[in-house]
Amino acid sequence: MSTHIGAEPGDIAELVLMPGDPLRAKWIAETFLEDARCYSTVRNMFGFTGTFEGTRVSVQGSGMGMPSASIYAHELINDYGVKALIRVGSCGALVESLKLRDVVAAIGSSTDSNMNRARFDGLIDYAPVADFGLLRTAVDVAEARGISMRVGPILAADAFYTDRPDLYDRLADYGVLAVEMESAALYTIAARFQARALTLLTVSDHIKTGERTTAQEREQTFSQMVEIALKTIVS
Ligand SMILES: O=P(O)(O)O[C@H]1O[C@H](CO)[C@@H](O)[C@H]1O
Ligand SMILES: O=c1cc[nH]c(=O)[nH]1
Repeated sequence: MSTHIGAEPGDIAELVLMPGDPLRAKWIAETFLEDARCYSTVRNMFGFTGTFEGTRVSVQGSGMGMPSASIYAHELINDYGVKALIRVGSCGALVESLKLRDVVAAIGSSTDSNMNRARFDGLIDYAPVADFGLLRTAVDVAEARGISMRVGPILAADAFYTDRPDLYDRLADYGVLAVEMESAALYTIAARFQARALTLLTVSDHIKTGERTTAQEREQTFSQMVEIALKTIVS
């Protein structure tokens, strides 16, 4: 096993879906994968491997925030040979044109995290971006299924509860669609270790209107996003 994942070599597929919520990982495995088997319960951060349309796929919870997601992305790639990761998360909409339950594909991720500033000695504002091939496939898959998916930049924030909502408005002025808490780290680590990564999100709450989904919905719905992610990662 690696430090935080209780799997043997070969237990984890090269293709991984990565929700923050470990119970969403369980729901995805039980709902969408054939012959799903749980390979790790360490810290209750569940991981499962099964097949989707005949291809081995794993689903691994990553926890909330970039320090946690970084650990899982790093170990999946470096200790288990994972080649492609699609985050399937929830997000808060920053723009009025997005509605609750809309699906978003993150082309790039701004962040207020200090992790990349430390990585580049504070000298470079590194721009974490999605893998172009995965993004292009996801767009094609969504179109073929008649699912409207917004593609654009997002914010990966360290804090869920912000003291600076004015900055969300300013980011929206610059085209930033939504806020979540992991994508910048996922894109950076995938780039660093030559893996492919994409972040797909479902709008779980709306920063402008105050509308929100329930915890149960965030765990067990969002099927359209998961279907796009699975079809994309096996293509
Ligand atoms: O639903 P998940 O994938 O956890 O994603 C979002 O939800 C959590 C906050 O509620 C953060 O992890 C954020 O990125
Ligand atoms: O990080 C997140 C996730 C969902 N909704 C938010 O407002 N922020």
